[in-house]
Amino acid sequence: MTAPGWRRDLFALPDLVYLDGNSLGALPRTVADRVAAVVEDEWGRGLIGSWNHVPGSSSGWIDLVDRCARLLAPLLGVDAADVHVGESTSQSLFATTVAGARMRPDRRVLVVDRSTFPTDAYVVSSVARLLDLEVRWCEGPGDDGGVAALEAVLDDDVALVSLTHVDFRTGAMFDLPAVAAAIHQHGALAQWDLCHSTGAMPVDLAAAGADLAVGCTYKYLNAGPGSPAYAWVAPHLQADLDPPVAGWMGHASPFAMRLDHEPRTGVGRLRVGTPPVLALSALEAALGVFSGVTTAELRAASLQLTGRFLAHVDTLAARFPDEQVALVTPRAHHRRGSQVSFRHPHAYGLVQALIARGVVGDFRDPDIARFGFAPLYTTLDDVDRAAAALAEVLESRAYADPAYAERNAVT
Ligand SMILES: Cc1ncc(COP(=O)(O)O)c(C=O)c1O
Ligand SMILES: Nc1c(O)cccc1C(=O)C[C@H](N)C(=O)O
Repeated sequence: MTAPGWRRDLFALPDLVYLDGNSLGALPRTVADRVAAVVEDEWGRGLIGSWNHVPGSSSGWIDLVDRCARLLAPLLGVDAADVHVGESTSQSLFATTVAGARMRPDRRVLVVDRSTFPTDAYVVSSVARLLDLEVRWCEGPGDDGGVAALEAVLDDDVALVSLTHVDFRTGAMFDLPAVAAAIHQHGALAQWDLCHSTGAMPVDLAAAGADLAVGCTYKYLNAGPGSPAYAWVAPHLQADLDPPVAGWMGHASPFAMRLDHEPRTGVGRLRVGTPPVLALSALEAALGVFSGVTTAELRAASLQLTGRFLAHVDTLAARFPDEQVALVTPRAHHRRGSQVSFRHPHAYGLVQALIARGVVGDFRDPDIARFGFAPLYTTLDDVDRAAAALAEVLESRAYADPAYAERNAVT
């Protein structure tokens, strides 16, 4: 079995225990030089020619979207031709939600989970307002992976169900294929937000019967703050793909400069404007750390890490019963993503006290301490060091120190 953190040497990590890759992934060592080369050589010296080909390469910036799609596809269990890369997660989700709703014009309901990341709820609600549809809420994954939660809300008026695969607060995970099957039984489409999944586990979208998916690349894919998101549309749906915005890069012939819009075929219809070359270049470089890695290896390492930390949390909850440490992450392997979260009455101060001790997790309202485990660069020693620091913070009640308790961090 691959040891967790087996590719740590490919990352530029400071000397600390970094358990926040579920918010922002660590820096792969190749990214800085790649971005510098894009700026100095490709832009500075290649200038406009770099759109067609960069010095010493047979391809140019115009091919970046396809090159990044080819690197992402294996991590998604899909064909690269069905992947678009370039907008933010929220913008991608807006486009796929509108397009998905338009694929079921006779249906009036969009379903979203109460455990979703807020931007997903805002996006789905904005699409409902735009298309005069109804938003219906479903509960989160639960013990059965979410089938009962979906069955409670599905009917023949549901056009699209948009779910966040792994709960950003608790790490609870929907059973993607089982939930997709339940959604299809009612003739609706299954859309997934994979921000807390891809890069830490298999998602196998094609085999799982998903219809649409989006995800960010700045978490477990380590492409940097604000890096471009990806969107995926199942091949059998692409002929009916009608996104809300038709831009020139989504035109079959962008440089024909015609006023009539002839959309590209397939997922290329999701392209809108000029691709973010610097960010896509960083993404392409960052994805190099996954070369030769299988998603099964990622998952095995992730489960070792989260399982080890879960055991530590259980031990500390028993050792300090008055601290009211309450695990919120499912213990069952098939029910959890690559994070461990627990409640504590002073969770914000506890996280700040841990950061002061070189262990970086984060806090999420109302009272959750959250720790993300990136399989490629987090080690079991990191887990043990984090547990030792947590024990010290609980024993000393350092979380109550006004220096930690006052809420001033925003992320
Ligand atoms: C599940 C999920 N979806 C979406 C987002 C954010 O979307 P965007 O990249 O558009 O800010 C996040 C976190 O930022 C997230 O955790
Ligand atoms: N996207 C973020 C941002 O722009 C700033 C700070 C944090 C983030 C995050 O990724 C938050 C993250 N999605 C979460 O699960 O809380």
